[in-house]
Amino acid sequence: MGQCYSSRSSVVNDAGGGGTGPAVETVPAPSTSGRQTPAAPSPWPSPYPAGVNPTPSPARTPGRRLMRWPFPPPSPAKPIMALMRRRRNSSAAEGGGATPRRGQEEERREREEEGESSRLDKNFGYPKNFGAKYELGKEVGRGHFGHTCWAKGKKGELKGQSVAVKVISKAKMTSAIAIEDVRREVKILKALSGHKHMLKFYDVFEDANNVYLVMELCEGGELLDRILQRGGRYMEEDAKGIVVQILSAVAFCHLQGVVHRDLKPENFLFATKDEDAPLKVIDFGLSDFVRPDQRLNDVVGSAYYVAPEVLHRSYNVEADMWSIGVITYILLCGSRPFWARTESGIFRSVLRADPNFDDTPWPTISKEGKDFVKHLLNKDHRKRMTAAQSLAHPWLREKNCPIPLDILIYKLVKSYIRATPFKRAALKALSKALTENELFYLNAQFRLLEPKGGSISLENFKVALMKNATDGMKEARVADILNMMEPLSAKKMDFEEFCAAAISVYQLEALEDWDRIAATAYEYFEQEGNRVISPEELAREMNLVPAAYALVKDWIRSSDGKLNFIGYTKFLHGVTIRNSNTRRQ
Ligand SMILES: Nc1ncnc2c1ncn2[C@@H]1O[C@H](COP(=O)(O)OP(=O)(O)OP(=O)(O)O)[C@@H](O)[C@H]1O
Ligand SMILES: [Ca+2]
Ligand SMILES: [Ca+2]
Repeated sequence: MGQCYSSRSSVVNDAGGGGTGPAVETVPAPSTSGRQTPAAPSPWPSPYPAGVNPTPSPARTPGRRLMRWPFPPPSPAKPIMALMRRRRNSSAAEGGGATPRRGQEEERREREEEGESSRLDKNFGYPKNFGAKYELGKEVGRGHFGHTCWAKGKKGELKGQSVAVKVISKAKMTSAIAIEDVRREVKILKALSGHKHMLKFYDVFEDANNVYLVMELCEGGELLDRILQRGGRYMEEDAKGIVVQILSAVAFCHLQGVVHRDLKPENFLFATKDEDAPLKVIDFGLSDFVRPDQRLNDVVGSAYYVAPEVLHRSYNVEADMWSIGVITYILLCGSRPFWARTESGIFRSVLRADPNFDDTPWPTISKEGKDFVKHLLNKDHRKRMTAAQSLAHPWLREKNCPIPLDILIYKLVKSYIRATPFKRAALKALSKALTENELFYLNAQFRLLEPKGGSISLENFKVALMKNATDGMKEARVADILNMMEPLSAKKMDFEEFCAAAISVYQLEALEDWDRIAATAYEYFEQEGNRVISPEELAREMNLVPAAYALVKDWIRSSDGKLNFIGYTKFLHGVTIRNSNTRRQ
């Protein structure tokens, strides 16, 4: 048991259909040993440790050989972490093209892994009677970690019903981390099941060889295939319909404290073959639970879609928003925003390059569409839109998709209620300068908190969160944030104050009309809020050490001792001066 019938004998190199233009990539077919060919030399300094010589990942989604791929082929869901680990382990044997030595090294490691693998406890405690309940049929898809088959329920509620079964081979679980990943994938699928854009989760089983995840069958194929069928890209109006669904799914995950970490067109499936079939997010194999204030550091994902802060090993759910930016860019123009022949080249591009918004078809794409993508592909994760904010963006506004509760609001309000009165005054002035666009989102969030008599209190934040809670949220300890919001229990907040509390200065700075917003805000601040302040006091307010007094002195007007315009914007933003001792510990 455990093997479903495959119409394909091997994994196909999806570069086989070729590409056009100079960006054509020749991807090596994956070998069973996983050995890689050396990368082409690059003029850029590598983001990897010395000796690390990355190559593009072998593509592996079958059946794409016949398609003409108008842009370079997609990256597989190769976990970057595994790649880096492999390279790090073999780096001693690398350099100067010492391929044979590297081969021996890899073989030795594989033997070690096999030894380690046999010592691992691969007993998950799942029921063992898969065969009694389901009949396995043909393969419908394949990935790195398993293959997915069609199956039919033999008894119970699912008798006669078609389902999908992801069969994950225990032989591929060569480390305790890999085993934990499968456990987590099951937990997440279970916890998030039920949302319109999530797969329904039915059952999980295991036997000596495999774990079997039984879930809703999606018969409409991958988003990637539909992009290809449409000649490489979507028309702008159709793209909106796709992006709205992606955002709805991802906003739900993020509110539950789940970061997907592998969002790409291969990981979205259409429920049926209909043109307007609902889209579902799949493959939580690299996903994790994350608290709102936590930073994750494991480097996983797919190269073309990975966010810069993931490569810097410090990230949260904003990393998924970057990937949605990449997907939207591809949907709209049919090219990848960050491309190179080698994986290290892709990473360098992700870290440094600005995507092209000038070439065809960008001139024909609406200003709002471009603005939307640019706000997701901001390299500073603090400036990126959240999923809920993206749904409120003018590009998607007419789609009338309900705006979901945004955990960012909780983070920002928590900081606001703990800020000094002077900082709160500065934020209040800023909130008065907001445009209709920003207010639209804030209004939606305020309504979700169900104000009574026009104001909200801690209770409103609690109730709204609990209303949306699944087991995922418990696991990610999302509600812990409410403890930090305790000062709000004795306080009421009206919409005006909520706006001051729930705005992110970083995000506003990313707006095209930030200069105007800041200038207007300063005028309000001058009328109400600006006061005489000494450099010492300002430095304290900004959490800076005495050595920074000289720096902040220039931000105070000599004429009346109040903040000047630059001082106001610096005060709002906070100061991050790297490699200096200006911040208090
Ligand atoms: N519920 C489903 N219904 C239909 N097909 C599915 C379903 N789940 C997965 N598939 C197919 O199987 C493929 C592999 O599934 P999945 O991405 O979960 O596996 P994986 O081994 O984690 O892949 P990867 O290499 O991308 O990490 C999908 O790309 C899709 O084509
Ligand atoms: Ca996948
Ligand atoms: Ca996966």
